[in-house]
Amino acid sequence: MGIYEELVARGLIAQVTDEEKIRKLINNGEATFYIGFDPTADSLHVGHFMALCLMKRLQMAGNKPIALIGGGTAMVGDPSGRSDMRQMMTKETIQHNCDCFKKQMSKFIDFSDGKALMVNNADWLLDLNYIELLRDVGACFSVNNMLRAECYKQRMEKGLSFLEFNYMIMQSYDFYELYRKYGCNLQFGGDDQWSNMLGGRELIRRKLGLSEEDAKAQAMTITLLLNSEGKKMGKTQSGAVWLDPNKTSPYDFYQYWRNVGDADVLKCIRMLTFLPLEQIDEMDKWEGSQLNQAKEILAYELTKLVHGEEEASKAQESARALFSSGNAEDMPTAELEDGDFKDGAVDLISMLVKAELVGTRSEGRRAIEQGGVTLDGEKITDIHFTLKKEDIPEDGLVLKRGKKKFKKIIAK
Ligand SMILES: N[C@@H](Cc1ccc(O)cc1)C(=O)O
Repeated sequence: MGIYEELVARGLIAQVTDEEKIRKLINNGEATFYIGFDPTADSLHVGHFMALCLMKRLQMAGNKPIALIGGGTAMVGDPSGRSDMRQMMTKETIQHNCDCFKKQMSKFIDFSDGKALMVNNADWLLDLNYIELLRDVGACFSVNNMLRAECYKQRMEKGLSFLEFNYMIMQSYDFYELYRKYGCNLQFGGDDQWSNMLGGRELIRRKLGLSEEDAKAQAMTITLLLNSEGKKMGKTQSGAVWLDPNKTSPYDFYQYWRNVGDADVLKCIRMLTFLPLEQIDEMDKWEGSQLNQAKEILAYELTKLVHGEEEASKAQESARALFSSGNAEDMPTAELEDGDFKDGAVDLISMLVKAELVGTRSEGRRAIEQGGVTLDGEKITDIHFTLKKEDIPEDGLVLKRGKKKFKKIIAK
């Protein structure tokens, strides 16, 4: 089985430009491929992680990766698939985020000895001259086609600024630049990037004066990771699941995956881990309590990839300790009564006091601010966090303070 077939079997590929050409390229290790990451935050998240894993898989099959950091494109902001305009970021923020991305990426991908390249499109985009660019590449784009692009669909009614409309041109220019500089012949990215990637492929084709059949640059998109309810995975009530351990602790990261739904666990293992497919096919037959074992494998494997083996084992031990005490009959319980709810909701500090995990409200506030409080494995740092009565499941929620103190919270 070649790497292309493996990617298909793992359910990773959404769309491709020319299947036969891409199959040949990547199975023979002949691709120099790139993926771009706009530095929109100070940490990578689970979506980026999927892309980095794909980069690694292709690298392991002998292809050459280029990781592009979008220090230039982040100045514009990608409108693809978004319903509103992003807030414009300052140059300082973009620079800071670029530095964070670079550090994190080097942990996943081996950039030593030219095995992979890291580039920043600020190095060429920021120097472009408007009139020259218009003459050079502007003539290759049809506004009529651009307006029909899938990625702007959501914006045709709400409005699309001229700033954002230019994003596709910038990303297309990147592909052209990397093609010229490094012979980059394949771009991949999330499925929402399809139009931007086709823009680049078309630009290269036109600049080289080739027919559609002879196009040199290919594009391929990765399947979005959706749960069985069709919702994007990698998000919690309090936001994204980050790869930076200071933003999402290894324990919380572990718990996120330990708690995926029964219907999603095998799909996640297939798409996200490097376990061999034969082993995963075996697990496909698992059911009942074996699914919990599968969830542990998923959580452990991913935590190991992101935070290392030691952190993964630690997270697994803490989770097991909590789980076994959670299962035992003698799990300490705190019952909330009607009087504890104001307008149908209870605040986190009151819960901590009621559960006797803290002595006073101010101790509760401090514990939350210091990041020591979790609710069902999810860290909560907002002292104003409240929970509606109907959101407390019948079998309760585990409220935890620090490593060792916890209680099951039940609503009467
Ligand atoms: N537009 C991509 C990032 C990107 C930036 C520049 C590129 O050349 C390619 C991709 C995203 O938002 O995810």
